[in-house]
Amino acid sequence: MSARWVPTERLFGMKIISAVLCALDDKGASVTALLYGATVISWKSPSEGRDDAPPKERLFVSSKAALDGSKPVRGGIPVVFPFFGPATRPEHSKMGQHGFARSSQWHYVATVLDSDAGVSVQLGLKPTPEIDALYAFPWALTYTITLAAHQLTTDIAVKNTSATGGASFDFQALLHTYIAAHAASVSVSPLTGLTYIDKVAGGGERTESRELVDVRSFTDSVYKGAGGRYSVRWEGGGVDVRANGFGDVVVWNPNKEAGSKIGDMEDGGWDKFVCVEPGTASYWVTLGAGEEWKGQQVISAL
Ligand SMILES: O=P(O)(O)OC[C@H]1O[C@@H](O)[C@H](O)[C@@H](O)[C@@H]1O
Repeated sequence: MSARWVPTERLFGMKIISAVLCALDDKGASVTALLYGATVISWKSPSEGRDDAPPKERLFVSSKAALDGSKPVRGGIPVVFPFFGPATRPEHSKMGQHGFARSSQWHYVATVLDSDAGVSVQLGLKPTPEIDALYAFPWALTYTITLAAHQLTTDIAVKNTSATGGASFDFQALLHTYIAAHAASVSVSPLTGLTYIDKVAGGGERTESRELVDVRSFTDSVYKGAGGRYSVRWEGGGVDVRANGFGDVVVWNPNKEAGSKIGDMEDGGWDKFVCVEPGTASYWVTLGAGEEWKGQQVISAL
């Protein structure tokens, strides 16, 4: 068990900015997160009940992803805040898609757990003059990354830091998790019966009739009122995802159709992942003065 810094080391053959590495040395599990965007860029874990087998990388990161803080990472777990997708409200109009959290430099707060059961580190982000120029609200973010033998948990807390009587604000938050998977055989369930926004078809709403949702064609679906427990399976592997506090889940895979137009997506990268993204994507959370909101994702390696 340990949490340690890996400043400007080379990972994936690329020079990265400050990162924090947590490892459960005796179990072979590890997680690496950049301070840039608080982006988890690697999670290695043995399969449950297979501790004798070597740990596997569970997240996809494009070999063309920038890991030097010049742009959001194409892969891992980018943190989306204060809005999902392109800006639709005037107060977000100065920011790029998915907001500033994934492209800001966070700071290390504390190691809140370091035991045989797991390692947990907390990162924080607060307003800076640069962010204030884009988004002037009294917000603060805390992101907690917890590694256990077969599990990765990421918790996001959004706080309204204004005193009683101060301003409230609306936000959306989402964990844009790129699960390393054999996309051609991926299924995500249970989503049957849920209403989803089909962004590929222009944003109309549909009802999901499939028991197992695949991503064999370009998929960009926002499932509303999702249950918070998802089985993600593919030939030879799978993960279980539990989400708390997030009322939606987005399933995204650009396929060749859209993936080949993404500059930092490696060729064929779309065959290697499925994004399952717990979030508040179709609705806004309003946070009054002094209030706090929390969202959590727990991913178990099978
Ligand atoms: O290219 P970005 O900004 O990282 O976004 C990737 C995708 O993120 C998904 O969450 C969205 O639903 C998609 O519409 C979007 O294309």
